[in-house]
This record gives sequence, structure tokens and C-alpha cells, in this order.
Amino acid sequence: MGIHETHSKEPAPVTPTTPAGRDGLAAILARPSRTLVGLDFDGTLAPIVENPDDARAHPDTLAALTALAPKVAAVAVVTGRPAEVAVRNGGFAGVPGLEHLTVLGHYGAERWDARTGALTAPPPHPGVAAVRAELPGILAAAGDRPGVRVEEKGGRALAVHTRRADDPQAAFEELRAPLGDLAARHGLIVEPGRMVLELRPPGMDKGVALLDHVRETGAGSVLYAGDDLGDLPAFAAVEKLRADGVPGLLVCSGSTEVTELAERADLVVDGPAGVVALLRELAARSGQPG
Ligand SMILES: O=P(O)(O)OC[C@H]1O[C@H](O[C@H]2O[C@H](CO)[C@@H](O)[C@H](O)[C@H]2O)[C@H](O)[C@@H](O)[C@@H]1O
Repeated sequence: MGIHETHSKEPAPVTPTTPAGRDGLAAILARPSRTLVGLDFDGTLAPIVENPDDARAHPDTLAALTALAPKVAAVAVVTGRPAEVAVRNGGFAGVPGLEHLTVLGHYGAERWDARTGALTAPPPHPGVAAVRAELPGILAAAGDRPGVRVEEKGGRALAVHTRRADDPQAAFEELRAPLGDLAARHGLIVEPGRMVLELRPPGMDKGVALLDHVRETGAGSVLYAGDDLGDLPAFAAVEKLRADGVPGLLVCSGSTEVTELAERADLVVDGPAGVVALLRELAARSGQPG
């Protein structure tokens, strides 16, 4: 469900469609200072564009985050991007009010802290170099479809994008099996996303990253917003937290490309503009009665 306009042009307060979501929102608003806000980047804070290099956070993102961040326990951007790319494309560095922002990049394998500007990352997986060497041959054997592009992800992963192919979905389906074989031969996994097949090291996902961050921050409630299949482990993490008594709110940044998250979300908003509006509303309502 979206954010509805009233005749006075005052947006009506968001209302999750599930009981668990309503409990989660109530807990967040009652004690925002104990809440962890986890946000995906592409498709959630940044509108989807054809060229991954051109993706930028929605223009109102920083205003919304700087309004909300001082009121909550922590804000973390949890992304498949290299952390430094998300920091750059999000404009997150050196922003007053975002001193406690954390960016968990490469599905949580990397970490950047706004407070120090420090980036921590594990050594690159050797399978990435091997995959890089073989990838042109695999793409050629699959027909070298025009428009298929390879994104180099800081030496730590590779993403094969089909969005600019004539038939993006057909190219995606055609490449899925050969890229899966290639990844497996070199100890990597394939992470499918919105017109993208990413070949990356195993062992980390957004669910693990989110749970670790909840533990680290001692958060007593959590909001997570995402749009793509790579966000499903984070959704599962929030569901597990709820089962353990920690209230949470699952937000889907809605699109026609991926429906799986909308089916599990407590609240579906209209893409990054809807996410930003929600963050602003939470900032405005945090600490206020009911
Ligand atoms: O975890 P995320 O922050 O959602 O990152 C996941 C992947 O997002 C990027 O690709 C997506 O966004 C592109 C720019 O809008 C779009 O062109 C592409 O079709 C989408 O799949 C990014 O390029 C990947 O590296 C990330 O893994």
C-alpha cells in the first residue's frame, strides 16, 4: 500500500497491512532511539537506471536520512555494491547528521563507517580473477547478445547486466545456467537480481549482515527496506527477530520487476520516492504519541 493524499494535501500516516508490521511500526515510533533502520541502495534509495554507473540516491534521500538518523539507534545501508561506490553514489560522506551511518557493502562483506571514513574488507576471493578470465568465452558461447554488460565490482565480484539487451529477461534466463556453472567451478555463487546475475563469494548475505548489526547496536526494533531478491535474506532476518520477540517492519520498495518482496512486506511503497517519503514521515512522527 502507498502513502495516500488527503484533500488537505497532508499525507495520511502510513499503516502497515499486517499485524506484525503494525506492531513493528508502533515499537519503532514508541522508542525510535532503540531502532535500527536498514536500507538497500539500488532500487530502494536510488532509482533504477540503465547504466549502473549512473545510479544516484534519490535527491531527497540525504534530507530524509539527516532528519531521521539522529532520532534512531543506527542507520545502515546494506547493499550488493562495493561500499565505497554506495558512499560515493549516495553522497553519504561528510554529511552533518549522518556521522553514525554505516554502509555494509558486498552484501555485508565490506564495511564503511561515516564516523571514521574507514573501509574494512576481506581479501579478494581468488575465484573472481578466474571467473573474469573465463567470462568473455562464456558470454561468446552464449551468443554474445548485444547490450549485455559486465560490471567490475572492485575486484571482489563481477555482475553481468542484461537490462540493455534487446530482450533483457530472455538474456537473463539464457545466461543463468552457464554463469551458475562458471561460478560454481571457481567457488563463487550467482546472486540473481533485477536484470543482473552477480558472481560473488559465498558466506555472506544481507540477513547475516543485518543480524550482526542488530547485535552490535543492541537495537530493540528494526526496519528494513529493500526491492530485490538479494534483500530476501534481510527480510528473513527480520522475520526471525520478530519470532524472537524483537519487533520489526518490512518495507518493499515496489516495482513491477520483482514481486517476491511485496508478498512478504508489511508495507509496499512506490519505489525510492516512496521510501524517502516514509523516512521523512518516520522522522516527523518519532517520539510523538501514537
Ligand atoms: O543491493 P543493491 O544496493 O540493491 O545492489 C544490487 C545490484 O544493484 C545494481 O544493479 C541494479 O541497479 C542498476 C542501476 O540502477 C540497474 O542498471 C541494474 O539493472 C540493477 O540490477 C548494481 O549494478 C549491482 O552491482 C548490484 O549488485
